[in-house]
Amino acid sequence: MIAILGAGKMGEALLSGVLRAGRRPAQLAVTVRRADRGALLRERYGVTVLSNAEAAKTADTLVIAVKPQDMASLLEELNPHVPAGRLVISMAAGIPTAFIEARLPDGVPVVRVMSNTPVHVDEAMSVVSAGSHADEAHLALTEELLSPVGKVLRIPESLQDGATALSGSGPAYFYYLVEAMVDAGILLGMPRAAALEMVVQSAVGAAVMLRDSGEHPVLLREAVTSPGGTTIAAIRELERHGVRAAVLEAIEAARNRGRELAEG
Ligand SMILES: NC(=O)C1=CN([C@@H]2O[C@H](COP(=O)(O)OP(=O)(O)OC[C@H]3O[C@@H](n4cnc5c(N)ncnc54)[C@H](O)[C@@H]3O)[C@@H](O)[C@H]2O)C=CC1
Ligand SMILES: O=C(O)[C@@H]1CCC=N1
Repeated sequence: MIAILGAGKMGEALLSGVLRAGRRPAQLAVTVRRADRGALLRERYGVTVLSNAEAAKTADTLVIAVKPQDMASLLEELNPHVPAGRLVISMAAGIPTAFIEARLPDGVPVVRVMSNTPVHVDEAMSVVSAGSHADEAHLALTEELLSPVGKVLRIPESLQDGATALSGSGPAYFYYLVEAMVDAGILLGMPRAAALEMVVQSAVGAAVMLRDSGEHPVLLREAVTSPGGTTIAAIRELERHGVRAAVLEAIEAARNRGRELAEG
């Protein structure tokens, strides 16, 4: 049995993804802080709602999906109940595997994962790293769990905070750009709904070309940018306003914030 501890936004998204992928509700359990949340998940997905202690005792795999700030207290609660042989998968930003290992019985294998919200549409990017007691089999089990909801990549744990900044938060940056582009459409006098449709379909088209054409993004952008044309006029303004430098600094700031999260 797989138990998702702290089934909030990410936990529920993963739960619904693994059910879509064909796992039976009887193989899944969740833990929650509020009873009404548990009732909703039970009704919506037919899964079992357990206490954290019950989940630790009965599930083979514990997927921890609480906020980083709630990690220490959850691990303290789990510690007396986690028998040897349980696999612990953490989805929390910024929490090193060593933080988890230090708060659980000796030798418990821990795999750290950073996924993102496109789990909802089976297009997640999940990156995984093994802690000091996790081996190939534990990584393979984690990949088996996550691959139905998107791509999975193994990375060294030293890159996890960077991946959190890049792909964990990544969808937010694209939504932010979409918002700004829709505002530009409003500025140019377009109805909001039409502007949104134009921008979203441009984003979808660009994303599919990025994924499927095999072309480098620079070549794809060059193909849009006609000599003396409209696109280069826009690019000049983006460069003048330092958008590329802002992106570099923003993502570095997200990485640095990730490093602070384990401090509480
Ligand atoms: N939202 C996002 O885009 C992403 C979030 N993450 C990570 O996923 C984790 C969860 O994030 P969200 O789902 O956004 O947060 P959330 O707040 O929606 O979900 C966390 C859930 O854990 C529950 N909880 C807290 N302490 C608990 C306890 N002791 N026992 C049982 N349940 C408990 C809360 O009631 C809440 O429902 C975080 O660690 C975050 O860093 C990772 C990638 C993307
Ligand atoms: O903002 C956050 O802390 C989480 C981690 C990655 C995406 N959302």
